[in-house]
Amino acid sequence: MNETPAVRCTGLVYRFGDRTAVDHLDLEVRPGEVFGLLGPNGAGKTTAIRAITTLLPVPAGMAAVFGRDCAGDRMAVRRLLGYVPQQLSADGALTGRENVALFARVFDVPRRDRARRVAEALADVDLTDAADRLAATYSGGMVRRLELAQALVSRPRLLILDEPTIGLDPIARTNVWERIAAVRAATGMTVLVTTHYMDEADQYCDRVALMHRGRVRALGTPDELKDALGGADVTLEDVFRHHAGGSLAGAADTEGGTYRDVRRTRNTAGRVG
Ligand SMILES: Nc1ncnc2c1ncn2[C@@H]1O[C@H](COP(=O)(O)OP(=O)(O)OP(=O)(O)O)[C@@H](O)[C@H]1O
Repeated sequence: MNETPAVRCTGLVYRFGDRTAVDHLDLEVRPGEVFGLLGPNGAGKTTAIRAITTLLPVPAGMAAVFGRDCAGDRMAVRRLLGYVPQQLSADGALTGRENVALFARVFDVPRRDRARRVAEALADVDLTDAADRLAATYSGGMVRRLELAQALVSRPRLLILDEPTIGLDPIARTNVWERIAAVRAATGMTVLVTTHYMDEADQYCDRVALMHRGRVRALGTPDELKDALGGADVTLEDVFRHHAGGSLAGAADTEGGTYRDVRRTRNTAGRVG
């Protein structure tokens, strides 16, 4: 394929002191695909994503978005991106519409288009009826969809979502994924998503990378990865266990996870749940 990749990382390294969070990561996300970055707490997913979004520097190796260098051409990269972080990014004291309008201003949506684009983004995530209520009154699933609208209002070519369904009940999770799928089908945008939930990755991602200790251990479509392991009833979790040498649930205890990882995950789940 000769198309410029939506994301390309080559030999990306990021260290926090003596802890290597991202360890010579090579990764390529194709234009238009939904790409899942999977792995346990502490695998390095968020750190890699923060380098791609230009929120962290790229001290070693290379990261690029649609051919724009994440270190050298940060503003150009930011203009191509929508980002939904793990941490809460909506303000409970504002209405849904005000929250999205704020992002429209920050991301330079032309003034004359703003009201329409805000309304469209809210409609895209099924929040039209609740648009003029304070976000503080929203359920966890609605907050997540509002954050999605905030990221979509600038019409990004690449949408990056860090654990978009953490702390949500199954119905709210399905709603979030269905909204993402619908926007992607309508616009052709590329989606890069991190998740711990293998079942969601299996269902909604075109390709996945299993990340463990800062590196990609396996890459392919969910079916390719399961088929490669052989046997009926193989799940993505089995694939992960095979490549990472431990279960997803146990990996945070025995591998890279730390108190900080757990605290952050729970804080996030508590706020949006
Ligand atoms: N600000 C920081 N200071 C120190 N260490 C950090 C910091 N951020 C991440 N780390 C460490 O880097 C490693 C990778 O963390 P990262 O958050 O990228 O993993 P993750 O796969 O996104 O995990 P999670 O699923 O919890 O989001 C972990 O060992 C973590 O403890």
